[in-house]
Amino acid sequence: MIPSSTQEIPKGLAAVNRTWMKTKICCGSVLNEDGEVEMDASIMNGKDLSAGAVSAVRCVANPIKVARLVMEKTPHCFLTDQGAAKFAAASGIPTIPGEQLVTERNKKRLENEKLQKSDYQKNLGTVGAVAVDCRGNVAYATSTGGVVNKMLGRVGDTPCIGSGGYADNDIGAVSTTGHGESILKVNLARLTLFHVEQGKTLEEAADASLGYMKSKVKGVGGVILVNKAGDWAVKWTSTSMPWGAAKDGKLYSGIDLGDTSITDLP
Ligand SMILES: NC(=O)C[C@H](N)C(=O)O
Repeated sequence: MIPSSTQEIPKGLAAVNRTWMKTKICCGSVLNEDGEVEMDASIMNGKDLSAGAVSAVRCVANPIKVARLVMEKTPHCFLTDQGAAKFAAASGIPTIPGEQLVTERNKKRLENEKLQKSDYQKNLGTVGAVAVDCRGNVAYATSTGGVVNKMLGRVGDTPCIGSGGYADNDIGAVSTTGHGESILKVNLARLTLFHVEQGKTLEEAADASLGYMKSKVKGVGGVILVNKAGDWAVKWTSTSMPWGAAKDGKLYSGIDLGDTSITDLP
């Protein structure tokens, strides 16, 4: 399942845009106050709670790959900035020029944000996934450039296990998107799973945790979640959230409330 608040993805994505996904490399991230890309990512395996995360990563195409290597190849859970960069290079992850991640569209968004002409909810850019395999193992991965015009060195929720996502085979897996500072304050991913542990359905749990975040800190966002039985839910309180889900030969997708479309998987 894939949620994304990235505006790089054209409307109609998930189901309809598998072609787009095949043909267009979705590249770039939102820019920080210096016009540069700094990315955060995290990943977790619900089988044994192994987890890996990176923050303030520059000059790599896919920070989630570095997060996965942190999980698989180090005794740690979280590397940041220069340490993450050194580890990525030593692990064979190619370094690319930072400018390659800067798109015209994101330059414009930064310009607008600096002029205070932008819509906050359109200034986010995150991709997340949750999955369950045939043995009931669940996992999540979340990756982001954060928020437009963020301070240099700002770390959001995405790389923080329990906020940007969580996975535990006994409960389920969650990936989150939205206002990072709000998500951090309520540990949105783990909070959602707490509600599942208390007996709520996935949808009820998502509503409860997103509702709590809105009422406590006025934060908006979205969550996608699965459990080991293969049930899934997608919920958001932001204006829209492009998402897609594949199950039993069907592809479900949507962006705005109430616009779910269902097609056959090839
Ligand atoms: N689009 C997003 O989800 C942004 C991310 N949660 C952050 O604040 O860094």
